[in-house]
Amino acid sequence: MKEVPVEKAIGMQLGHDLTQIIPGKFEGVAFRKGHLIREEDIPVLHSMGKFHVYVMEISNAELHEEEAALEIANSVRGDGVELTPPSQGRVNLIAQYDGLVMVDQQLLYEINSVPEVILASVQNGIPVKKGEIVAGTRIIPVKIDRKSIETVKQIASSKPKISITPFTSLKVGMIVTGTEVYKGLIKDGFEKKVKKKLGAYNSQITKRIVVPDEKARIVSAIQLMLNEKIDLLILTGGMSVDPDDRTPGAIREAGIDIVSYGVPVLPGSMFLMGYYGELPVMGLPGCVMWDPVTVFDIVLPWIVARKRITKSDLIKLGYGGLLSRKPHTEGHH
Ligand SMILES: Nc1nc2c(c(=O)[nH]1)N[C@H]1C(S)=C(S)[C@@H](COP(=O)(O)OP(=O)(O)OC[C@H]3O[C@@H](n4cnc5c(N)ncnc54)[C@H](O)[C@@H]3O)O[C@H]1N2
Ligand code: MOO
Repeated sequence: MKEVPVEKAIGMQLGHDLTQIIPGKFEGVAFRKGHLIREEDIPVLHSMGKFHVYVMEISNAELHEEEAALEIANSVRGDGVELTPPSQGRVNLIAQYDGLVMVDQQLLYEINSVPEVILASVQNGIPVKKGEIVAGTRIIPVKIDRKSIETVKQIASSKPKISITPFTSLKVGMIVTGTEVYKGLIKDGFEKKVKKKLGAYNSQITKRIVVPDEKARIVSAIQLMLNEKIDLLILTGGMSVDPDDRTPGAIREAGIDIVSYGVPVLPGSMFLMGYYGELPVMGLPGCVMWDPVTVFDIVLPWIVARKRITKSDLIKLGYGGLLSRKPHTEGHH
């Protein structure tokens, strides 16, 4: 550290915190260690009685914390993400629009393995709103070897960046299966629930068909739906092991490519995901109707963001896929 007159310190970094006391008004840190001294700071420093300061000497082989954080943030920033100016050494990555945030776990793991560098993000594949912070980064000391930041950039260059995929809106076809519903013995409980969840993403049910638990009837309802202008086809009920549960078989018979029947999410394990060409097809088990949060809430934003769902995406859901920690209450199934 080196002592310099404040006028000569512009562009240099403070070597220590500077406390300001204005009796009865303010007492605290006015300038933090590592602060990059700017011209407008000079009168403030003078008013604090500081005419000399200790500055940090940063060699060409090093970076100040603010520049370092900006460089890290820039190296991982993808579509739909903007940066905040550094504040106390931290730079945030902000969503520029509502959408699905994509974060590569391996990217974070490798960057956080670089000594003195931290990058913290939200979980991959969750819906975020415009203006929300999706990640934050900083270095631990006030300065760092440029080499470390070069390593970060190297890692980031070969990996998917942190990005936001914008939401679209969906026209949804819905096939409600269940002889009891078809016969009017009970009222359909799925429509209201699904409608509400779609509504949150500006999406709506444009066609709805109710069929009994008969495979042939379900198959022809699917065929009818495939001729509709829809962006998603949802089938409800008949997804488990009762002899009357015909839905997965009918979906298969209608020629839908099944990505997975069964997912490691509770509740929602009897969920089915498939595609007919580009058209996503979902089989929703009973719990979607009665449990507040299920696999449907996790997968729907992916569909609204028009992300093609793979088997591997679904397998990964198991980690964190236990959505309700309340012991199971009997009575609904
Ligand atoms: N022995 C097993 N039992 C259950 C299993 C299992 O694997 N083995 N899975 C459990 C899980 S998980 C769920 S979820 C439910 C299965 O739900 P399903 O999708 O098969 O639902 P259904 O059998 O068709 O109906 C269950 C229940 O809900 C009523 N229902 C169905 N659709 C409607 C509707 N549109 N509106 C109102 N009510 C509806 C239906 O009448 C039944 O009472 O099974 C667990 N059990
Ligand atoms: O498919 Mo069940 O839905 O886990 O409650």
